[in-house]
Amino acid sequence: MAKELDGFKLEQRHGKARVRVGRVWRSSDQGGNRRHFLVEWKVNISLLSNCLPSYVRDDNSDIVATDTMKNTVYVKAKECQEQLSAEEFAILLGKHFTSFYPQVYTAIVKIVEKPWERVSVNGQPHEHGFKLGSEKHTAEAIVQKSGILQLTSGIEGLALLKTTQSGFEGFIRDKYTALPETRERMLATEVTASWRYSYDSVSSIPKKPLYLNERYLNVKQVLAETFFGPPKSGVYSASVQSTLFQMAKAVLSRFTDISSIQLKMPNIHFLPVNLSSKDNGEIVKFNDDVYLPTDEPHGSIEASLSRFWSKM
Ligand SMILES: O=c1[nH]c(=O)c2[nH]c(=O)[nH]c2[nH]1
Repeated sequence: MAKELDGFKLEQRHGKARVRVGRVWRSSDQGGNRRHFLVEWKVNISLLSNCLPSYVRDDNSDIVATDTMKNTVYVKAKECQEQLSAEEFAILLGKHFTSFYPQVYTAIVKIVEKPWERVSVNGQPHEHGFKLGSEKHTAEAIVQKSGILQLTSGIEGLALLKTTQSGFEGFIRDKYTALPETRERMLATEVTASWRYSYDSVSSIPKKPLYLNERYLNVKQVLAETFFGPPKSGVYSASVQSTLFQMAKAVLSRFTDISSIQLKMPNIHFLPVNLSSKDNGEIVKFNDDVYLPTDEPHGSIEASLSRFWSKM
């Protein structure tokens, strides 16, 4: 909410960034298994609150200290007796800040989960051993005092590559164009995705435990499968743009509780290697085999797709 002050407009928020927390849950069953479950989260909290006197009158009496916000993350993590998703923890914190403090009208809580994965030893899942995977699960909950919720989940750093079934033809050619047309190239990207759920209140989210973790895994699978196509034949990509659109459409078609999705897909180039020297002529002639991988510069392609009746 913007406030007019002496002819100026002030918009403000305050919070705590990069609060890191690890939480372990221990289970034991009749069979003597003592399996541990672990999450590591980086939490960003931002509160929209009525605390103007702190800005204009040196009066901090309406300020929730950011140090208190940090402590709250640890207290709430301790209070969660059952494993929960990053989305659920973000909502839980958002609900806490907006209901506990009269001054706070909106809480924006973002979480990035570190991809710790259970290891297998001799083909058997380890009870308490984890290794770091690659892509990260992200979640953002914007919670209003009224209970209205905006919930977004995402993936960061999903690196995908295929060695064929990709081309790029028919683009504008002019006096600045050097790129040859091709129907045979590598396609590599690092997908950043975020999708908005249509749940608009805390109470409308399905109660099934870890439902949103399952959703995250399903969306990731649909994105990857659409990128690659069937295992034997693959699927031809006419451009990153076209593949991005197919991936976004597949997610919206498959999951009716997702109202929009944004995808960022850099085109990470693998350049053909051709080498020749003045004396010896051709040293290496490219035959879809030796590449120079580069990430600078890279193409940057991003789009979002939403349903016509989306609330976004
Ligand atoms: O899939 C692509 N999209 C582009 O927009 C583009 N531009 C370019 O140089 N190569 C590619 N590839």
